[in-house]
This record gives sequence, structure tokens and C-alpha cells, in this order.
Amino acid sequence: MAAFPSGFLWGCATSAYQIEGSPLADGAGPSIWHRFAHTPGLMRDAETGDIACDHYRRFKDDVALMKRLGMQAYRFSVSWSRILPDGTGRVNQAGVDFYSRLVDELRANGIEPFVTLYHWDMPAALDDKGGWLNRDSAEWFAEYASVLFRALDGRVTKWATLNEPWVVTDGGYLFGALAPGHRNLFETPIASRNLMRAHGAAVRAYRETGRHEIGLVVNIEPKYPASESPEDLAATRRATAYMNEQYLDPAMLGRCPPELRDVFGEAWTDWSDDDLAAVRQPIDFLGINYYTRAVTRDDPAAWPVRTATVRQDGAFYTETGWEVYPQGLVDTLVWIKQRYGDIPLYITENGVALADAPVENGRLHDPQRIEYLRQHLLALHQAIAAGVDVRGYMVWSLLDNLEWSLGFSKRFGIVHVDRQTQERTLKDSAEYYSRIIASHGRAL
Ligand SMILES: OC[C@H]1NNC[C@@H](O)[C@@H]1O
Ligand SMILES: [Ca+2]
Repeated sequence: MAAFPSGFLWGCATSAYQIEGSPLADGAGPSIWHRFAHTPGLMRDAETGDIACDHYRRFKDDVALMKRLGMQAYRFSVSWSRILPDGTGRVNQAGVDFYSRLVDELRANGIEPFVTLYHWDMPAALDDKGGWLNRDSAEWFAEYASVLFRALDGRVTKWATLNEPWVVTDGGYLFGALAPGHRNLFETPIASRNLMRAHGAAVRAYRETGRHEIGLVVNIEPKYPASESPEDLAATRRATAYMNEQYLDPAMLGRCPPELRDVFGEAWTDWSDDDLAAVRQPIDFLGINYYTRAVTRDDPAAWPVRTATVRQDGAFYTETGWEVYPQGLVDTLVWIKQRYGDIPLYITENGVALADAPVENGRLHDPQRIEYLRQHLLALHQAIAAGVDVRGYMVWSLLDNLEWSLGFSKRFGIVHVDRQTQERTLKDSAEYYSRIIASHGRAL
């Protein structure tokens, strides 16, 4: 196996609400996820992030674990309401100090911090003012980002504004499965536009003082037509526009995919030229989160995108119901380069939820996760060999964690977490990944 490019960054990814616990500790304010998780009926098994992986208190042990695995980078998110309990205004220094200590611990262990500013946990106080439906959200976000830039830039050299805006709006505003749990077609494009305005505002703020790199993280699920029928081809176009182009086109091209007018109908309003210009800020990299693909057919009843994903005979499906399709990673990366140009890319998430075996004698055998990682790293190498400028790979996830409203039922970790004892146990996949890192990909 040829090596990966020199300087290629091997790491892992997590997010605040999914692992930290202690949501209201040391002056933190509640987030929309704290509020959502404590609303009866919304979370599987009535789970919450009150404890999660207790990372807020155990972070030094978890950094030691990353060090032991040879991690070169760690992608994590900051909880906005630890920093600004009311969302704007008063800074909670204890919250800033937590992340400052985490950053110093990482750097002391030779691990590069890779910070996501927004991984879904808006302060509840701002949701009470309309949240992402309020155009002021762009300024709120830039204010929050600036507090962090002042506190951490320099020790943090890679920043991402948003994680997966598509999930935030599709889950939080259209289908309601995620915080803030709205189900409103008219709100969805408004939230999308304000999220991207917030992205642009934070990038502009960074350019005033920032000395390093800032980018955007999106989930991409490549869409393949189920047939060559005009209906299925049109459906595939709609699905591609709705999930894969809706956020990258404004950010990178300064325009919205035309199919969105068809998807949202009367709920769609064109972006103003000012908004398009404000969102299209030059960025230093794109983070791509890849899990699966979707073979797509027309489905007139499937409101509002009117598409359905066709199950593939003989394919392997994960615990989250996703088809394992490594070729989709190659196709996605080539597509990104073709459509948006030769911008540096990171795989900021890739991983798999499996019905893991139990821990036995301090071990957990997860051959299917090893195979998933191997196949996707081979695909990644293929894309790099094809000329795509990929600079790093962060496995999702370091730890078994809170898979949002699915609770802890979906285990993505390369490290097992015992829900009762919080004990961490390396799965075989962690040892495998550690060897990949140590051999710089040659052990693939
Ligand atoms: O579903 C797995 C992951 N996908 N991207 C965002 C993360 O928060 C999820 O846990
Ligand atoms: Ca609300």
C-alpha cells in the first residue's frame, strides 16, 4: 500500500453534547439539546447528555488514550452555552477555561486541536429569540466565534464554523427529530440561510484577527439514480441539490441550486445578492463527513423532496440503516474537486455503528468495523491518487457516545464505553487504526 501524503493528519472526531456530560457545570447555560433531551418522548430510552461519556471531567484520561493510539489530531466541538450562557454578552470564563485546558492537554501530547464552533447545541436563550430563524443569529454566532478566536487562536490552528448544516435544518426544522424539534417547511430554508450567513460572519470575523485556517464541515451522501428514467434522474437531481449542494453552492459558488425552488415550492424565497455575497467567504478547507450513499428513485408521496432511497440487494447495512459503499467516498471526493475546485479537504468524519460484541477479558472484537475502516481508507487513497487534495482523516468516533435522539443505542466508537462504569475499552478497531497511523497508511 503506497503511503499517504507527507503531513497527512490522522485523527478522530467527537462533539460536545455527545460526550461531555455536565451540561450546566461551572456556569454553563442550557443548550437546545439539553432542553430537547429533557423533553419527554423525544429521546430513545429517555437518554440525555447529562452524563454521556463524562468527558468534561475525564478529558485528561481521554487525551491520554488518544496519545496511546497515536492520534495526530482531535476534532471536537465547543459548547456555545458554556462560553456564553445567554448566547451573547456575558462570557463565562470557567467555560472558556475548560476548552483552554483541553487544548493545552492536547498540544502537550502532540495532538493538534481541530475545533468545530457549532455542532448543533445552540444556547436555549437564543432559541427563545427565534434561534436560527432570527437573522440576528449571524451576529450572535460571530460574537461567540470571536470570543473563542481571542481565547484560543494560535493554540488552535484549524477552525470549522458549522458541522453539517443540512442535518441541523432537515432534523431540527423540517422533520423535527433533532433539536429544536420543529416541523415546518417554511422555517427550513430560513434556518439554512441564517446558518450560512452565520458561517460567513464567523469567517469574516476570523479574517480580522485569525492567523490560521478556517473552513466548513458538511455531510455528503452521493446520490445514484435507481434507473435512467426521467423521473428517477430528476429525483436524483433534487436529492443532490437538497442534501449535497444546498450549503456548498452558496459557500463556494455564491449561488443556490435551482432545484431548491422545486423542493420547497412556495416556502422558497431567493437569497438576496447581499446574502449570497456575505456567505461566499474564501475558506481554507472543506471538511467532508462521509458515511454512505443513496440509490435514489422518484417518490411523489415523499414530501417535500419527493425521493426515496432504494435498498441494494447483497449490500451490508449498518445499525443506523446505512449501506456500506466505499466507492461513494471516491465519487464524492472527485465530485467535490470537479464542482468546487481544488480546495484542501479533510475527511472530518467517517465510521460505522455496529451491534458490537460484548467486552471480554478487556477486549472487544469488531472485525466489521476494521473492514469498514480499511475499505474507506483504501477508497480515500484511491481519491488521493486521482489527484484530490485530502489532508487528513478523522474517524467517527473515538468513543461510543450519544447518537442524538437515538440515545446510546448506536455505537460508533473505536473505544467502548461502559454506560455504568464509564470504563473505556479499546476495540480491535482502535488497535488496527493505531497501526494504520503508525505505518502512515502502509499497514492498510
Ligand atoms: O451519525 C453519526 C454522526 N454523523 N455526523 C454528526 C455526528 O454528530 C453523528 O454522531
Ligand atoms: Ca422552539
